[in-house]
Amino acid sequence: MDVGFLGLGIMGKAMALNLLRSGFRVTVWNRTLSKCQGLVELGASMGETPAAVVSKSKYTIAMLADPIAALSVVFEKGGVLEQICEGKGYIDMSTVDADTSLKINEAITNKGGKFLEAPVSGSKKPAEDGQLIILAAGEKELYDAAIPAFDVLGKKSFFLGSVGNGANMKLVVNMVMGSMMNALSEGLSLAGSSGLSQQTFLDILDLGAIANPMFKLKGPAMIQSSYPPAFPLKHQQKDMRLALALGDENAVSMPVAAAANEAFKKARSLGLGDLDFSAVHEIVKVIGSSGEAK
Ligand SMILES: NC(=O)C1=CN([C@@H]2O[C@H](COP(=O)(O)OP(=O)(O)OC[C@H]3O[C@@H](n4cnc5c(N)ncnc54)[C@H](OP(=O)(O)O)[C@@H]3O)[C@@H](O)[C@H]2O)C=CC1
Ligand SMILES: O=CC(=O)O
Repeated sequence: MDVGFLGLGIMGKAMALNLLRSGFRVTVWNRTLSKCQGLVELGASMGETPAAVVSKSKYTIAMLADPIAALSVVFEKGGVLEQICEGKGYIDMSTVDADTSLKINEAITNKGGKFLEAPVSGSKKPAEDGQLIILAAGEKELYDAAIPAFDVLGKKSFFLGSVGNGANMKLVVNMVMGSMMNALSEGLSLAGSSGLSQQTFLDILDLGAIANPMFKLKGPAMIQSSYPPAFPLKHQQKDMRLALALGDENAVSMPVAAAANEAFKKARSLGLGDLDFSAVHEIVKVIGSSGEAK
């Protein structure tokens, strides 16, 4: 099957590679075109623009940074809209808000194409291992057609109904994740400041009711102040911002998420946006010691 892939960042590169390895004929595009080279060497074709990719592909998948990127790849010169038409599908797997997704849906369907939003839960390693959780919504026919690709990319896919539900579900999930990361950071800092072993604290967490893969994976690296980017902090802050906007719309009070968002914003302002989102720990450490990092 011919599949297009737009956006070869941390996630997109791993996902496009899995499709290629599984026998899909993949045409790739990335804003920084040089990043296509590695996949081209492994057998992918390259399109010079998103439109060129869509013209060659029955289905085109996008995995882009944020709403600005998702909109620009569709609407700008050389964008998806120039070539999308009846018989073609566009699947946006980026994490964006429902409004962004609805705008893209309207434009694609006005041209006769089919649209599916399909953000994913799971980070760099699940993307590499084809173990993502796919939160799809939109055109059911396109969802059914995309199942062979989703089976390569993920361990489970959900069809959540109309466009917007996938985006919103992803934001709710990541809002919880961002708050939990802040709680873990505070716990590590409090344990350390109280003279307790941070590793023993993690071991105890891991045996109890609040054990989870994220604490287990990120905790030991956080103790070492090591934050190689799997899920960039700037994207987690974007997700908190969009989730808080969803809370505003629905008059849902979310003081915990709002505080977490402030910590991620502070981390961004200190230049930590390209590190892993666990780098928010640096902020908690600073706050915890009255200005002096411990
Ligand atoms: N990393 C993770 O663990 C997860 C990420 N996500 C979500 O997936 C999406 C991608 O994440 P990730 O791969 O980590 O992000 P990266 O920052 O690694 O990659 C972002 C991609 O978006 C492209 N891009 C950025 N701005 C624009 C623009 N204005 N126009 C066109 N392309 C643009 C980048 O191109 P260029 O190379 O030229 O900069 C790059 O291909 C995000 O929405 C993120 O929230 C979801 C689940 C997990
Ligand atoms: O969006 C990030 C993730 O880990 O899921």
